[in-house]
Amino acid sequence: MSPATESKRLRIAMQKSGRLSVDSQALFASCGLKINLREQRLIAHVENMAIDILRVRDDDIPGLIMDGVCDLGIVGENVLEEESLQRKLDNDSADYTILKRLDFGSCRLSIAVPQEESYANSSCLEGKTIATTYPRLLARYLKQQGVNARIVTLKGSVEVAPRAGLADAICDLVSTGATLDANGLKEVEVIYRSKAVLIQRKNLCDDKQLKLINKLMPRINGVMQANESKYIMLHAPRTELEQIIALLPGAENPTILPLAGNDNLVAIHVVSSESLFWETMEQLKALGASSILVLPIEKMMV
Ligand SMILES: Nc1ncnc2c1ncn2[C@@H]1O[C@H](COP(=O)(O)OP(=O)(O)OP(=O)(O)O)[C@@H](O)[C@H]1O
Ligand SMILES: O=P(O)(O)OC[C@H]1O[C@H](OP(=O)(O)OP(=O)(O)O)[C@H](O)[C@@H]1O
Ligand SMILES: [Mg+2]
Repeated sequence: MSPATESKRLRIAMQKSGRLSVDSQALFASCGLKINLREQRLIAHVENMAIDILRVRDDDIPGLIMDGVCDLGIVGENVLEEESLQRKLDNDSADYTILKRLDFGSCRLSIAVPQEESYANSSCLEGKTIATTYPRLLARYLKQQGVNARIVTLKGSVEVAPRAGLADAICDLVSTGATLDANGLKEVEVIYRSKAVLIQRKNLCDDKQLKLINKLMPRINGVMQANESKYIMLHAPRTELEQIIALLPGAENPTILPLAGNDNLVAIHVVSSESLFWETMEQLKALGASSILVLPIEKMMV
């Protein structure tokens, strides 16, 4: 294949290994991409589409998009925003378009202090030293709050900084809070909420590549919609139909089918925008519903 043809392949950057890699890979697979992934390979060919997947450190993804090296990328908003702020300070290009906010990589960037410390509000951080991997996001927050604090930038293991005497507080990513707990810290301020996002480089104008993106986007939307939806089936007494339908989330147009050999019951099928809570299932049962099934949906195109 000539280099010119090769350059038309769409280049997508994803995290090689870490919190976003499994979900990113699963999303591509659900969208029908057959990726030839071999553990050590940094560039993986998609067999059935003109796409190459670049597997890199997540920190490098915003830069690869902003410099036009890759066309699409999946990265946490926290890393994206930090890189944007840094590049704006350095007068470097920081252009990109967010195509989709994804349904994974949900976390928050928070300030935490030792558990035994009393903390009332952000003014308690005045004059303190705060360790973080996100100095620009932290500096922006401190400026907004009118707080003067010293920022120490660490690449990792931020949570040990207070115990190691490196800092009074930290600013790091939190999801369940287990890591903070394990390190004797408590979350006191949430400064940024993040999810994984699909981003595109600016000025992408190759026709084939744009067509490919236009093909991928409905698939991504379909996968995400399917993840959020459930297919609900149940049998219901005809006499209680109205009440039962009212209990089903998002059941404006349910399918109602007769049951062979039973005039008292009907089958209800509905695609619901959310799952059914156990409490709702118990209420349905109390109204005479039976054979209640809640099924996952793999793909959707509406
Ligand atoms: N506990 C968490 N729960 C959910 N998402 C998270 C969590 N921690 C981080 N993330 C999201 O996943 C991204 C990648 O996190 P990860 O810890 O894998 O990064 P990393 O150690 O910097 O990896 P890399 O080796 O690629 O640089 C984060 O930037 C954030 O957007
Ligand atoms: O609130 P929690 O659920 O405990 O999650 C928070 C931790 O998760 C991330 O690290 P990760 O486990 O990805 O490891 P890393 O520090 O090596 O990136 C993040 O940097 C925190 O340390
Ligand atoms: Mg990283």
